[in-house]
Amino acid sequence: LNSSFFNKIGKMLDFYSQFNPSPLSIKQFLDFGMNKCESKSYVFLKKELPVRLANIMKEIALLPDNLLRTPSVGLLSNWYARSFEEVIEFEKTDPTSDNLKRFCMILSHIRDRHADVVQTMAQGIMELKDSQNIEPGMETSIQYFLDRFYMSRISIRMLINQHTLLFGEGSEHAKHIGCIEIDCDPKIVVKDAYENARWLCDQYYYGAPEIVVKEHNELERGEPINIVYVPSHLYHILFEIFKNAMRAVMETHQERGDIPPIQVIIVKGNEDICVKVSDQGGGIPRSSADQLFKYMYSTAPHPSKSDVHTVPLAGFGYGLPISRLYARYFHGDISLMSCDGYGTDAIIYMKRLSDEANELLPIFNKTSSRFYNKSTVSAGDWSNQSSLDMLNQWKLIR
Ligand SMILES: O=S(=O)(c1ccc(O)cc1O)N1Cc2ccccc2C1
Repeated sequence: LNSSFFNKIGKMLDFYSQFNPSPLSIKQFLDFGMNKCESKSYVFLKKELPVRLANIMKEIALLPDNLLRTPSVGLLSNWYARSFEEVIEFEKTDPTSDNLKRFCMILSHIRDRHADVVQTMAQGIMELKDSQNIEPGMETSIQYFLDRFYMSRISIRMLINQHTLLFGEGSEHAKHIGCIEIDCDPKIVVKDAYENARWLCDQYYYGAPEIVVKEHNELERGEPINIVYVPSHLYHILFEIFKNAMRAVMETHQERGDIPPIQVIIVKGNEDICVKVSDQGGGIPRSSADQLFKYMYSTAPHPSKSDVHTVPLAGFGYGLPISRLYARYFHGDISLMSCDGYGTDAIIYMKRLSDEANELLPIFNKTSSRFYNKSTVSAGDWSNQSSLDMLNQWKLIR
C-alpha cells in the first residue's frame, strides 16, 4: 500500500469524516425492511458506510503512538483502509443490477475480513501492556476509545447484516426482518443462553446451577412478554452473564448438594423491558465492581486458580464491556449490582418501543479528538447527547 494510496484515501477520509453518522431506530430498520427496496438501501449505504468507517478511522489515527504502532493495530488499520476503499468505489455509481450484486458481495467480503477485529485489538492492548509504557490517564482514553471503536463496529455490522440478509442469497425467516425478530420472546433466548452456558459449566465443574425463570408483565397483566429486538444481541449478553453467574456459584459452593439456582425475572414496564439475572455466587466488593467493565483490566493474563475469597476479576475477557455495548447500542444498558458475600444481580435494560430504540453511535469531531489531546469543544461525541450532559461527561484526563 504505497503513499499515493494513502494520499487518495486520506482526502476521502477527510471528506467522509466530516459527516455525522445517521442513527437508525429499530422501527426504521423494520419499516424499511417491510417494503424493502434494494436500490434505496444501496444509495443509503454507499454513503453511510464510508461515513461510519471514516469517523472511526480518524479516531484510530489519534491513538497513542505506542498503541498505534503495535503489529495488531497496524493489521486492523489496514483492514479498515481496504474496506473503506472498496466501498467508496461505488460512490458515483448507479444501482444497476450488476452493481447491486457486486455491492452485496463486497459487503459480505468486508464482514469476513473484519471477523477477528475484537481479538486483534485486544492483542494490541496486550502488546501495549507488555511493553510496559502505559502512561497515567492512558487507561481512561483507551477505555473511551474501545467503547467507541467496538460500538462503531457493532453498528457497521448491523447495517451490513440487514442489507445482505434482505437482498443477498439465503432464505427469509418467518417473523424476521433481517436480523430483527418482530416478536422476540426473551424467555426463549434466556433458555437458549442458559443451556449453552450450562453445558460449558458441566464440562468444567461437573455440575451447574439450575435456573428459575419468572415473568412480570406490568403493562398487559398475565400476557406473555415479546419485544422487537435483535435476538443474537440479547443472546450474546445473556450467554456472557450466565457464564459469569455459573462460575461465581460453582466457585463459591464447593459441595454439589447446596448449589443455589440462578433466578431470572423478565419484566415488561411502560418504558423498559428488563431481564434480571440473580446469582448467589458470593458477589464482589464495591471496590472492585468498577473493574468489571474495564478492557485494560480484563486483558490481564489468565488468572491462576484462586481461592473464592479473592475473586479472580481478571480473565473475564471482553465479554462484559462488549455485552454492555450491545445493550447500549439500541439505547438500553446493563447494570451489575453486587452484594459482597452474597451474590450479584445483572440487569439488562431494553427499550420497549422500537421507535425509541435508536442506534447509539460515536461521532468523530473536535469533541472526541479533544478527549485524546486537548482541542476546542464543539458538539457532542455520542449521537444521543444534549449539550448539557456532554459537558459533564467530560473529565479532563490530563
Ligand atoms: O463479580 S461477580 O459477583 C459477577 C460478575 C458479573 C456477573 O454477571 C455475575 C457475577 O456473579 N462474581 C464473579 C466471580 C467469579 C468467581 C468467583 C466468584 C465470583 C463473583
